[in-house]
Amino acid sequence: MSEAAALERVPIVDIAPFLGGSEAERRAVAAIVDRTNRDIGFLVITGHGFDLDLLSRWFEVSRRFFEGPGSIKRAVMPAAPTIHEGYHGQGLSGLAAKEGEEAPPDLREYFMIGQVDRDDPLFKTEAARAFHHDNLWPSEPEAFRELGTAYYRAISKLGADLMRLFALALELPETWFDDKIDHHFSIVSSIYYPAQKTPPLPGQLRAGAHTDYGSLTILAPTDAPGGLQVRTLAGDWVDVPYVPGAFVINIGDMMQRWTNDRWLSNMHRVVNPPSTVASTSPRQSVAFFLHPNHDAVIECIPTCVEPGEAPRHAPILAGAYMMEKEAAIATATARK
Ligand SMILES: O=C(O)CCC(=O)C(=O)O
Ligand SMILES: [Fe+2]
Repeated sequence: MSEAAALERVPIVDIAPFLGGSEAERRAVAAIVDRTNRDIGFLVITGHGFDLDLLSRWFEVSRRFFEGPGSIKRAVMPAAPTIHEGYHGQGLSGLAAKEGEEAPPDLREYFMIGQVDRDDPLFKTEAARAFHHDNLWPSEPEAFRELGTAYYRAISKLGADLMRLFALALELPETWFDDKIDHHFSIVSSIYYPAQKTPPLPGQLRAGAHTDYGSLTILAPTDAPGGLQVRTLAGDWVDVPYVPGAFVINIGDMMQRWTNDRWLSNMHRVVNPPSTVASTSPRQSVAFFLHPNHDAVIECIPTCVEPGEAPRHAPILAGAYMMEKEAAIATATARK
């Protein structure tokens, strides 16, 4: 942890000076990002230049899908539980199972989209196939596929910009991550938290406490009761502020490992709405989980270890790391 007291809330950072400012302005944003990622692992970004009209249309078409016929949703369920692409109804076990906790099912459903541009031969190798499945698209609403595809492309671009900001924050050449994310296996997850007509079970949340796995997550939240909370280093749960038009950025386990634990992949959860409004308060969010190339080596970044010190973690391929994590959850879930 840094010498100063650790952050107790999630900061709001305008990244416009990074995207279009002078060298000094860009470095100033990078310094804030380094501090934030060390202390709390979450930040809210404004000034990102993302097409907010696209975001609101994607929210709208997603809502119509989730509130639409169950038969349409079931028709796009993945063929195996290990496949991300497609519709996931309320599961048997919550996200907190990732942390080895007893976890009643999270009160949510979601639709996942994998890489939409897979013409490059790099996506067609034997090894790549395990991480890239065909996307499944529902027969309605009509614009779902078009908007989901457009959202995936646009948010991937912002993800690449943020990886450059991260590189700068880690005193690396700005393009350091570029060739590690040029055939990434990222996922867009459009998430729907239904209104709660019956009270949750004891310990049941909209999303149980967990960390994300990838390098970074870009979350578009909505302003509905029952939202996102993050755990401070002091152990308190604090609300992630909702700022209209802003994204929430957090780092995942791979980035923590890449940075030799300099940055924190932090625990977060989505709480239930207050019981007085629960029966009329659905919530939506859209997450983009930036998973690097499946064959990117996640090994201690040279600027993250003191000369003469040994890195804390052995090198591992991003894809193998993800498989390990997912196998661990499958085992934890099967034990229940
Ligand atoms: O919906 C949210 O606000 C957060 C969701 C989340 O943390 C996740 O899906 O990993
Ligand atoms: Fe998460």
